[in-house]
Amino acid sequence: QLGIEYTKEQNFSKWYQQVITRSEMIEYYEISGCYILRPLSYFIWESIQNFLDPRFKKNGVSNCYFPMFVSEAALSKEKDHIAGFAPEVAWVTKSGKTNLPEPIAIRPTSETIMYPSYAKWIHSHRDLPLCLNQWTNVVRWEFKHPTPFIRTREFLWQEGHTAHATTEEADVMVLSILDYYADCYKELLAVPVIKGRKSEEEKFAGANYTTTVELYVPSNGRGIQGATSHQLGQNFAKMFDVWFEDKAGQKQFAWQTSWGFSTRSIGAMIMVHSDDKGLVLPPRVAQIQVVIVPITYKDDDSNTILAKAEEVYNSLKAAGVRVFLDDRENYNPGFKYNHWELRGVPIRLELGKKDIEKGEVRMVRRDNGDKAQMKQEDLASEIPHMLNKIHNDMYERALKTRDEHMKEASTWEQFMEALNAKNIVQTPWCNVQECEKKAKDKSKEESLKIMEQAGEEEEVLTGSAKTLCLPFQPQTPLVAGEKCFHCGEEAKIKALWGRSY
Ligand SMILES: O=C1CCCN[C@@H]1CCCn1cnc2ccccc2c1=O
Repeated sequence: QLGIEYTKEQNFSKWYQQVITRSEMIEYYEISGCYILRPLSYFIWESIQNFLDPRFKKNGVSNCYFPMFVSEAALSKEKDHIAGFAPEVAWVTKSGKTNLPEPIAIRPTSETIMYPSYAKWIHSHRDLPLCLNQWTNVVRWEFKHPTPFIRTREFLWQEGHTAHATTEEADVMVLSILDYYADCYKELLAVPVIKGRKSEEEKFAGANYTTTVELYVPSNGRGIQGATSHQLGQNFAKMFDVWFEDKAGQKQFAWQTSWGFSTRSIGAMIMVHSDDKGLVLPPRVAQIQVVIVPITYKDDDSNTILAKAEEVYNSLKAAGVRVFLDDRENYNPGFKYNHWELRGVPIRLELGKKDIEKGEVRMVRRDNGDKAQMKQEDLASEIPHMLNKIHNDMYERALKTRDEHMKEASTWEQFMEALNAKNIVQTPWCNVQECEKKAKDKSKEESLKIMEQAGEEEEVLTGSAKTLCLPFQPQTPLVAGEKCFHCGEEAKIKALWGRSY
């Protein structure tokens, strides 16, 4: 029973690896970049599915399942979006000892798998909107250093793909899905996000525009893309001949969207909330929300204590709380405290002789360590409220930390200073793609210099800064006449920049 041997502050990547393995969320696997999702983390994925799926359905989306294989011809139909991704595509070339006549790709995403059928199914405006989603795994053979949940060669996600008669309808769909994603992070994972649009440089090449929810990781000051929702315009419709006859009998290309939310969200949630004692789970995704630890010693009357513990267990279970009674005899209370703290259980209830005599239990919060004596008869009503309070406090703390590390800069010097102090930075920006490319390169050079001087032992993932998004609600609005922080041209918009995963 080993605790966490690294601190989040001193060695973030080793700390993260130990938290996810010693809490029994992840097991390592023989194929690099692939990991086993054990029950504790799979429960979180199921909670995310149970949050998002009803919302998709309420929005007129139906679930379906398309094959995971796609021919080279179909995959390269959308040439320019594939171009950048081609090295990541995994191919099946043999069955047994026999070579396949044609190599078959394993889906990295399903546009090219689904849209030939969209073309077959859509002929009239009456066939629209067509709104399908699938909960699947996808494979992308990444070469960058893998990180469980965050960057893996196989991951779970949902991918929604809709077709509409008008661009306005597609816009509404894109933003309603983005709101579900933001709600999921806030209401389920207690993680604050920034909603915005991706720059031309960062958006999905096949889209007219990409919207995103961006998160902040305090430990290394990096941004993480939390989920994306794309307005594809008619780009894929023209490629895959997805057209319909409109009310006037005119042939029109459909307006499409696609959107995805993946198991990366679980890694981001761990990075934001967990601490040096291990996992800290937001109550709504904790498989065990309350653990009861009876404190019995040889001499005293442990039967009374265990009987009372059973009562508390039953009253919480009846109140719909996910509760566990740890009545293992072969471990002492202290061992059990560490065991459940490591696994992120939001509330521990300690039940000793004195507590019984006073009709109380000792309640201990995992997120902030607060302790309180509670009346046993109040538990069934108080604990659900306490779980909600824990959720809200976790969210507020993460929001405060994020806002403390979201700075503004109007010059390159201010920008780099803020960036190197583990901040994300909002700036007036010219919104020119070339300018972003140059700022990316320049920030990389400057951080390489710093790294050489500092001799960082922590491998810096990439030193370059890029736009995380163009926030829908920037911290402060653009002031007329403001100049781009990097190139000095007329600023057109506020951009949020950061180093990222
Ligand atoms: O984000 C989403 C949301 C879900 C549906 N797909 C879109 C766009 C995926 C962009 N993408 C991302 N990696 C890839 C990797 C290999 C081949 C193709 C791709 C690729 O098209």
